[in-house]
Amino acid sequence: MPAKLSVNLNAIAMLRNRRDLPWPSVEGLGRIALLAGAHGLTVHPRPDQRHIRFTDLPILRALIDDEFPQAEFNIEGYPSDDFLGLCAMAQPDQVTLVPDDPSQATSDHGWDFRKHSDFLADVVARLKKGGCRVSLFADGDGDAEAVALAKQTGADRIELYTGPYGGCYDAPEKAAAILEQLGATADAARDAGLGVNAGHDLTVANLPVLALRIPHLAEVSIGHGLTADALEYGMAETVRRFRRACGEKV
Ligand SMILES: CC(=O)[C@@H](O)[C@H](O)COP(=O)(O)O
Ligand SMILES: NCC(=O)COP(=O)(O)O
Repeated sequence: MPAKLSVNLNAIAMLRNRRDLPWPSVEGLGRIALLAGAHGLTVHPRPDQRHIRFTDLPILRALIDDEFPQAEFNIEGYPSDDFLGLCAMAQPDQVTLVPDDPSQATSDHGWDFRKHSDFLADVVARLKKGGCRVSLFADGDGDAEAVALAKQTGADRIELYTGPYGGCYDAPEKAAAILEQLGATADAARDAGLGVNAGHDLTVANLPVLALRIPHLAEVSIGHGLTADALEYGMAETVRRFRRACGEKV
């Protein structure tokens, strides 16, 4: 089965937050994504609300419930008390726990399962009691022992951190080596009984090879590259619309 696409709306929210205006609309772009067949929406609210605002969460939950009941809402973040409170309020279908420090510009590593397994086991139990699937952000370094520890926390899935793979867009040999490590981690997860998601810096260029190496990939969450493409492929029509608005016959 093909991997399901969950569209990450963080980049849209970041653009919206440049002004005190309601566009681009996080809800509106989320609706367009789901109408186009995306299987879900992902948000990664950070404590400073620099892109997704906490007030976005109930709106996106309602969008899915009211118009796209088959779709899933995935919330990602570090499991602080505030974050867990947001999850209790927004009732996501999946929570992806990420070991982010609030000062990080973006997510750049997975959990250290040797160090944090007790903490994660508590959080996973709490979230699962609330009825959602739990996924843990994991380095794709082929460490099967770490994957086994991830399984022991009670989590349902891991999400492979694909940033280093995405960063090799101009170094195919390096990308191939990283892909092999990601594949080995995904195989270990499958063998341990964990589902496998993936995300960070995935693009239409690097995704097909990843999906080929990991045929059991359940879900990919994509924001930055997808938003870049949406701008590029939507730019020509948008310029025509604005030329018309200027009075040109286009
Ligand atoms: C966990 C992960 O890789 C993504 O959630 C990523 O952190 C997206 O967030 P930004 O778009 O804010 O970088
Ligand atoms: N979980 C990864 C994600 O949601 C999107 O990351 P990116 O495509 O914005 O790098």
